[in-house]
Amino acid sequence: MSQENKGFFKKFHDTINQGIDDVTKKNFANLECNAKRVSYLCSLPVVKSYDLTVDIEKCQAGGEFPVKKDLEKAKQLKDEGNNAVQKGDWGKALELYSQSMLFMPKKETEEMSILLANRSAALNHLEQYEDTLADIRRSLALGYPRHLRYKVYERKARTLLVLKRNQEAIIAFQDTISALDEANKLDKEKRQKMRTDAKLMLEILNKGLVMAGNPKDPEPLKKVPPKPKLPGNHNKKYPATSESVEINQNGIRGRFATATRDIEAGEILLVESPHSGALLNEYCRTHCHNCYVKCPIPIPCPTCPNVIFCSDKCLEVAQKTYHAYECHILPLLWKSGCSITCHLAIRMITQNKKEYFVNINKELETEITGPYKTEDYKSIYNLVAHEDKRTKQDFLHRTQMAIFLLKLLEICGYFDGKPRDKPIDLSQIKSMAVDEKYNDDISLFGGLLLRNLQVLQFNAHEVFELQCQKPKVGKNIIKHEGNSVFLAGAVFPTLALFNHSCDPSVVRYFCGSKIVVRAVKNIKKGEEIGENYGPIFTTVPKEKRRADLKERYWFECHCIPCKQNWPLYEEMNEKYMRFKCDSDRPCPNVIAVPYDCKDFMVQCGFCQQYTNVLKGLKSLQDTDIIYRTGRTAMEEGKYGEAMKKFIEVLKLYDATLAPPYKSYYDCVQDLRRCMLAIGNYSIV
Ligand SMILES: C[S@@+](CC[C@H](N)C(=O)[O-])C[C@H]1O[C@@H](n2cnc3c(N)ncnc32)[C@H](O)[C@@H]1O
Repeated sequence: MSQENKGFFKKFHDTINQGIDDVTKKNFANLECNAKRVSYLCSLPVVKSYDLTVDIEKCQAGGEFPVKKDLEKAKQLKDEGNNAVQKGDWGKALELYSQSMLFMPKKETEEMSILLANRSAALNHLEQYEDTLADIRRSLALGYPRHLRYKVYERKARTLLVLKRNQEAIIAFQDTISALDEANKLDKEKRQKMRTDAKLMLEILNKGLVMAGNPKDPEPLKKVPPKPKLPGNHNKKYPATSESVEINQNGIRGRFATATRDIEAGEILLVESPHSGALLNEYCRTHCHNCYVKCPIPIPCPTCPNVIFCSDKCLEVAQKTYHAYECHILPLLWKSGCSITCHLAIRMITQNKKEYFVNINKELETEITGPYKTEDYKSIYNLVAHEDKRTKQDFLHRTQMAIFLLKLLEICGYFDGKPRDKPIDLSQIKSMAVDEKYNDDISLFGGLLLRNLQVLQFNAHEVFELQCQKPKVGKNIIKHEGNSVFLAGAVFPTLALFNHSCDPSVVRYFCGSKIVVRAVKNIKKGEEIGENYGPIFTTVPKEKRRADLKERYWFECHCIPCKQNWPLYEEMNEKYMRFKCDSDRPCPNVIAVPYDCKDFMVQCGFCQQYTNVLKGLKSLQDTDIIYRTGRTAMEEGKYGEAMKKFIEVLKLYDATLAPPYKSYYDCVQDLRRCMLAIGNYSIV
């Protein structure tokens, strides 16, 4: 998640590194807490004299992320949209009107209302009726010109008719007739014709309703994203998980998740909203800034030209919290070249008011006694940060990032509790160091930002979307063949307590911004529930896996495949079957039985008891057919059906055989693909 080599942050970083001598470095290395590290660096002449205005000026010069709305550009895009309408290209018109809205200045309410009305016409032609109504509602709320209102009321009435909401349609036709009185620019004849048509419609509708006994309108269709649910009860201390999961702890591995009972493949184990998340800037014009879903009908931020939302609700959440502060600093943050981790680190602050942190600061390091809440900053603050293993260079680098983020907090008005309502004014900003009048804030928020950066290094997750090509006409959507695309970074406090395994027992996918974790294997009571941080034993050799994990997450992996040297998928031996020892005493041994073995009973070399191989083989004889039925269902896009078959196969396998073997991992892999396919995906 790092890209600090691009943008001006690199210049700041180099300036500081070259500008501090060995004594200063030593003094810095001796500091024992994050707050002191940031305050100290902030007070150095090299930071105070770093002129940020040059960098800001470059950002304001335009380019990919403009700093303000642009009426000219908005009008030009609107004209292009109107041209697309002339050509009957309603899809293009929709796109162009949406782009135009992004650049329309907030004060141009009438222009915006016209754009919304125009977009509603495009949506109506594209048969997106609920969205048509939503844009008409927004257009009227913004004061769509009175002399034109007959148009949107009539469109509304006809849209409602398609949706069979006749009672509402009657009101809309009545509104059309009233609005025609104000349509002073409309040709007299046309006006008369529209009035007659609307009256006729009213007559027909009223008669129809009386004959049908005045039925109620159907409920509006709501676009609700699928709501994943935990089955049964949830864990009382960790409500994001099911009660089949508990969090344990030991001195070497820290906290990790285990099963409180036998868990079946397919069970949902965790559903969690992010404590914080931040969208990558390359998706700022295509995906919702708040929940990361794709937005074909965007609602732009009213004050900046860079972000869009999927709904009024997402816009409201963002505007009332983090985006109020971030609105005018986003171009600076994005053009700095800082990684998504930096954006997340500042988002963890901007989403709450200053008072929230001032109030909880003293108790941040005390134990969490009640339920572990996703929105509670304390649960994030206490995630693994490996502060004791950090080098002074690491601290210095991250402290520089914290200083830049701290400066952004000052610029956006966070310390004064007054969100900036205009683009950045250069005359107010000089140095990279925050003004000394904010010394208390430098210490508090500098310390928190530095902690956030450390925590996120080990605990952030990538939010991804599965993208698949539009299916050819007449073909099924084969969603499981999509590409996984990294959209955003996010931190999920409960999921962050799961340790890594090179043979993970879960798969994770997204429903909007919510993460869902599901068992992809049968897990025995007391067994660890392993997440995967990247390398998987079937595809990555042990030495490489361990080296990657050490470098990226700072631990030695001792999962079973690492400890027992399990082979890569390609190297799994297909001449033997790995029978579980069937002894009446529990025995952990695995007996390798050749496929051509003629014996009915084989002796375990560990407990000396005999295992009935024939009985085992009999129980497995249908697995091939069941697996193939599952594969066919999967290819046809019937994921629920396919999953049932794969789960059945895994049950049969687990009763007799012990992994690793190829057919087991084929089945796990297919189950995983089905789960991903029913999660978050979009068609490109
Ligand atoms: C996302 S956290 C996982 C939860 C963490 N154990 C805790 O106590 O909060 C990642 C950190 O957990 C530890 N960890 C994760 N998987 C591990 C494993 N398989 N063996 C040992 N430590 C592991 C490492 O310290 C790693 O940096």
